[in-house]
Amino acid sequence: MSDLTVTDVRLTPVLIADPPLLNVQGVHQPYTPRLVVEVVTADGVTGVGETYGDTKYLEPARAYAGLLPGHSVADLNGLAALAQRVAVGHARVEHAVDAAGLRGAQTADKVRLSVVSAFEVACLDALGKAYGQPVHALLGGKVRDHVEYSAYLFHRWEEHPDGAGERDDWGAALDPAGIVAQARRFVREYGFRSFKLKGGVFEPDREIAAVRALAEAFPGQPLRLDPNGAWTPETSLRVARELEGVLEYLEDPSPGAAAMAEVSAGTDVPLATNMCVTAVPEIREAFLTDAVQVVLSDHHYWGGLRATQELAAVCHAFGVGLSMHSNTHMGISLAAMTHVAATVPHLGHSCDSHYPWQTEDVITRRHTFTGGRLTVSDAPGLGVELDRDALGRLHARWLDESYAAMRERDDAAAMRRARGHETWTAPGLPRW
Ligand SMILES: O=C([O-])C(=O)C[C@H](O)[C@@H](O)C(=O)[O-]
Ligand SMILES: [Mg+2]
Repeated sequence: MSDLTVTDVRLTPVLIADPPLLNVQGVHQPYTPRLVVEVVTADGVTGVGETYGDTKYLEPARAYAGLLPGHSVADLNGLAALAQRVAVGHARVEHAVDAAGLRGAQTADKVRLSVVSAFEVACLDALGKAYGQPVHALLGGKVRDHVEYSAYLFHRWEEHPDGAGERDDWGAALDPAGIVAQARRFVREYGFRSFKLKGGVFEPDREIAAVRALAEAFPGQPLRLDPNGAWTPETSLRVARELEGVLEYLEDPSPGAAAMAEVSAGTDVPLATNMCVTAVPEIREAFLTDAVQVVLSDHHYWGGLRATQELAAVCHAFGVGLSMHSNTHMGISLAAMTHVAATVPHLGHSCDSHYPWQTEDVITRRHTFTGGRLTVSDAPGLGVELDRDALGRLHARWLDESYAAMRERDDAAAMRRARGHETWTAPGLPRW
């Protein structure tokens, strides 16, 4: 029997390249902070996890890391309780809206759950390696061998202002033709069979036109539009009328459960969310008012993979569909997402992933999408291996003072750095 006691915890904040992808808040900055968590057991088994790297997560993660030694990686139920002993800088979170993720009002508990999520994944990875079992087996076993993902389309600039960051060859996409061209490349290179367009960037008619152009280019294939709460219920209903029969679902057209319920009452287009159902206390109102028909789970929000399974069960009980949300992330999180998605029986929609936009990673072998799907790994743990050189390089960037402004993700600040947008502030929602 191996000794599963945690004897060491390593936290490594990194900055990873991110293209100039546009959203309602602004634009992705050239580099985004992520945090890599390693837990080491008495027997020398190391498990890895990944979460947000901004200071408001990093500080409680450091405190949490101090509490973990002596804890068994098998005591997964004890992880959330441990988090209650961690202080979260209230000034940083209460009533503030997350500058990047748009996950509704921030609370200390949401921050704690995002921290715990990485430690839970790291514990599961270590436990799986110690037992010789894949993470999906520890979660009860996979119900599918492949997990389907959708192409995550963004309006974007060709490059960051003043040539900052890493260049790529995707080119600009600022109109329907550009979005269709981007989608075609996603299909060519990854085989995706469904598409999500990040909206809330341009006035609604321009985004309706982009969705129509996608429908024409990819007849019968599932399409989603997500303006991150940029529209009033009235605008949302107009868009829903125009795109009825075209959209698989409309994601967070209006901000908050009450506005979503108002939209939902006036349309048959299913509404999805990763903004108004992001933590347990938010479920009741949204489900009882039929505000949403699909929840985008996200283990970084809910506190880990087992909490994601619990969310899936609640959604099933209420007849609410399940999909999966993603934010800028690396391969550790994609592995975790794939393991949990493999275990959820009622996953009726392909999952989101930003991963194709992320060219930098800390794992030795990047995940490859085939036919828009990832094969579920049966290797022990998550089935990924840390690339220590890459981790060191991306951490060195994080340490480098000339990148200090990137240590907090702030899409509005990134927008202000662009010519012509110097006075930009993230618009109040709804915007249109
Ligand atoms: O589905 C979503 O709402 C997201 O992925 C939120 C993200 O912050 C996305 O808007 C982004 O990264 O620009
Ligand atoms: Mg969304």
